[in-house]
Amino acid sequence: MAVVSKGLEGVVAAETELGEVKGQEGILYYCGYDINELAGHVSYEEVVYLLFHNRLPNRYELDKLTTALRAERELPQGVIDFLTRAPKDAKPIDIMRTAVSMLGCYNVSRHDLAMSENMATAIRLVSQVGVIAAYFHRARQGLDLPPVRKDLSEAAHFLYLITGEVPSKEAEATLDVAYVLHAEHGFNASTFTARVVASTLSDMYSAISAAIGALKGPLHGGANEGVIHMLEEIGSPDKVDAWVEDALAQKKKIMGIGHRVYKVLDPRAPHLKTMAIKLSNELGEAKWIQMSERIATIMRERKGLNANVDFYSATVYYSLGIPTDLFTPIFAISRMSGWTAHVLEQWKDNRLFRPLSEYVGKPYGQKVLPIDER
Ligand SMILES: CC(=O)SCCNC(=O)CCNC(=O)[C@H](O)C(C)(C)COP(=O)(O)OP(=O)(O)OC[C@H]1O[C@@H](n2cnc3c(N)ncnc32)[C@H](O)[C@@H]1OP(=O)(O)O
Ligand SMILES: O=C([O-])CC(=O)C(=O)O
Repeated sequence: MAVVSKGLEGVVAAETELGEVKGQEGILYYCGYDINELAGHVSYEEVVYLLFHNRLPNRYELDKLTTALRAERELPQGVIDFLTRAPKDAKPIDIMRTAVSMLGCYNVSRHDLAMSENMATAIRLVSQVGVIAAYFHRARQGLDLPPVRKDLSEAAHFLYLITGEVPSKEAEATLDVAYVLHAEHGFNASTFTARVVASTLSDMYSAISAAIGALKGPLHGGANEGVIHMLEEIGSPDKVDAWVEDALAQKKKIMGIGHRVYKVLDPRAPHLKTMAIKLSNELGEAKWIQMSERIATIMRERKGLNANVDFYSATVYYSLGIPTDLFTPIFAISRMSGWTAHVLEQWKDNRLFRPLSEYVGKPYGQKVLPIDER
């Protein structure tokens, strides 16, 4: 019998220069930089550069990347038509997955193009994915689609498109830090999905559409939406203990808690928690953070499990006034930089991913009976 690693736990599937998740210590590095060194100190655009070039940019390089990102914001008319005609009750993450796939019909992407051309595709994806989510959000409300602007950062531009107003510096900075924190995380399920697709020498749009599909699941990026649904269902801080007890008795998963790799606190969670506390107090809605804190304490004490990145990001986005079904799309907007960087890395030194499985089905040698005798 072969040794089966269910869920590929503990399996090292390839090398990467991008992210390193130190699960026992609770440390996360992007290209050698501790996440605590990056969060609040560099912009999301600087992180995009870091992931694409394996070093932080100087001012000239950053300006060049920023200009390139802003120049690519306009979507093909066919994609805009799709966003305006799509069912208004569709999930934004499904719309995003479909629209990214459509982008692949307007642009050529191939593994064997020059690195600069594939990087241009990656930049286009990073630039356009936020516009896709925001335009659909406006279209489903029957609102106009304002032309894209070139004078706003990635974070500010997304907030501008969904609200129609240039955000405050504080809102922009909050979302920017959230983008920095979500950009990269090693061989998580969605990134691994992207790399598996890329390893067949398929194109970048196919790899990224598949990654979005993987991120959507509630065990992965979909958990941030699950956190708000849970908090809304609980309703008030005095009901947390009984609700969690009941959920655990029913063997339900508590959203935003636990992690395959981190055995201690996810290092991204304290940054999001600090922002969540500040924003929810400012809003006069401290109950969300009070409920979250109590859930985290119970889960730590009862199960030895800690909050992950999705736990407090939910309250951050909620406090920014962002609708719950845009939370996972926001994760995708940020992770687009990590996904595309991984596709580029995969193509630099490709080998097809093809693990084995242990056959546990019917005995070999089954005979085919004529259909009327089965
Ligand atoms: C960005 C991200 O993707 S971060 C993760 C986001 N996902 C979530 O927040 C969803 C909730 N969390 C989970 O489902 C899990 O912790 C995962 C999927 C993240 C990690 O899962 P795994 O490492 O595969 O752990 P697994 O699901 O096998 O759980 C191991 C044990 O811990 C328990 N457990 C793990 N997470 C939780 C949780 N959130 N709530 C309750 N119990 C949990 C399981 O019930 C199981 O208990 P058992 O051994 O008594 O059956
Ligand atoms: O690494 C994982 O398994 C999930 C995660 O935290 C992420 O993708 O950010």
